[in-house]
Amino acid sequence: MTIEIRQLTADDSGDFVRPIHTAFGRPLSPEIIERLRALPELDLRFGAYDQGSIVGGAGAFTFGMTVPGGVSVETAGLTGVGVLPTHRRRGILTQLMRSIFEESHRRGQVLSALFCTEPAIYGRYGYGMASLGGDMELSTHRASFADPSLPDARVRFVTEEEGASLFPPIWDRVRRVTPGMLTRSEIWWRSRRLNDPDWVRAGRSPLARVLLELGGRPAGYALYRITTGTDRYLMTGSVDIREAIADSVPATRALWRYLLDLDLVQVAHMALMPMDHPLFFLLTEPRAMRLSIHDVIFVRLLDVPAALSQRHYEAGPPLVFEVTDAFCPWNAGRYLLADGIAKRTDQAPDLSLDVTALGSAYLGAFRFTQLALGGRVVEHTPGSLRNADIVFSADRAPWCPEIF
Ligand SMILES: CC(=O)SCCNC(=O)CCNC(=O)[C@H](O)C(C)(C)COP(=O)(O)OP(=O)(O)OC[C@H]1O[C@@H](n2cnc3c(N)ncnc32)[C@H](O)[C@@H]1OP(=O)(O)O
Repeated sequence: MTIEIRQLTADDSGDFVRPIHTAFGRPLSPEIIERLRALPELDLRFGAYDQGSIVGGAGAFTFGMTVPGGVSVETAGLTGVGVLPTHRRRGILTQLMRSIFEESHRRGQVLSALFCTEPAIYGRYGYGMASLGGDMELSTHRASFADPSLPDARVRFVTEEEGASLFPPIWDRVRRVTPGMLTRSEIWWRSRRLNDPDWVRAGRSPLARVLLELGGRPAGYALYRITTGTDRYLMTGSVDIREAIADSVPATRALWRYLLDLDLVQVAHMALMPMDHPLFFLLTEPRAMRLSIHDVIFVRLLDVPAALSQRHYEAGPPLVFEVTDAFCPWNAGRYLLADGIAKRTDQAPDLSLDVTALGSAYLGAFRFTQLALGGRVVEHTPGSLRNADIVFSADRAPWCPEIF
């Protein structure tokens, strides 16, 4: 069997998504193909062909991802990975990953990130678990706030059109200070967040779009769906909060009070909440969130010194890292991190680790001490684990609120 790997264009979007849609058992409609074709972020697509027929696909969105310190680093967001069950375990994904990394590296992208179906797939390609998140199931009867006073806020429903102009500036204010958050084009906003055609709604309730204003200024927004239900005439509705973003502490309190006070709702669901979400301290009973924690985003440094040199570090002594990288051998070697810049060096290493562990530390979610406890980092110079923890610490937990 000879497999041909081809770089595809937007016009090949139908081919590109066929393998992943087959894996998920999802029908592929002309609307889905057109939506993918039009997304400017989706600018890298590869297909694997057997005798002219598509049997595998993988691509990448180009995003800016905020890293600690607030720089937005150009990132290849891996997506659409699928190989038909008729062709699995013959190395097709590995060929596709090589093509994607070579092209991303050629374009000067220093990071790649992904959400995955199964984490076991991606370690071999150098991705490390880079954030944790929680899925909430909060009984709104238990959602009292420690401080019940509320700012004088106004919440109003807005149209899709208004949302497209009012929500992105709020998102951008929060994105700039939150590691893991991604840039969005106008088309992304419209086709992936704000619109609500029947085929996206898929039998669920309509999407509510609300704007929160403080002192007449847009300060927060939420996207949610309500599901009502009854059990022997008792109302058992729920709210599924798709996105709730606010740009200050008062705006956060007011937005969450609104969402948790909705009538006919007993339970509030939200996925992918960051580990430092303000609700932990807004609520009198944080355990009522009944958060189930899981790995969220995975990060791969495509260019180790360039990626390391783009994030911010706290003050600390210089550190030498010895990095292994079986899949992208151009990264392997020793790096001196000093004054926020990483350069190749011959000095003896303070710490040794694989590029996957560096991906886990990069956004600040995991400390080197924790990685060492899990056997992912070796300390050669006593005290260097602790120094690395201090130097890599970040103010905010990484948060990527949307699966791509
Ligand atoms: C970012 C995203 O898009 S996430 C979506 C990922 N896609 C899916 O989960 C869809 C369903 N699965 C598939 O389509 C395929 O099974 C894929 C894409 C996961 C793997 O494709 P394949 O062509 O079979 O992978 P390939 O043959 O290149 O495997 C390479 C290695 O990964 C291993 N591997 C592949 N899939 C898995 C898996 N699901 N779990 C664990 N290991 C795996 C293989 O055993 C092989 O290991 P080896 O190098 O030690 O021999």
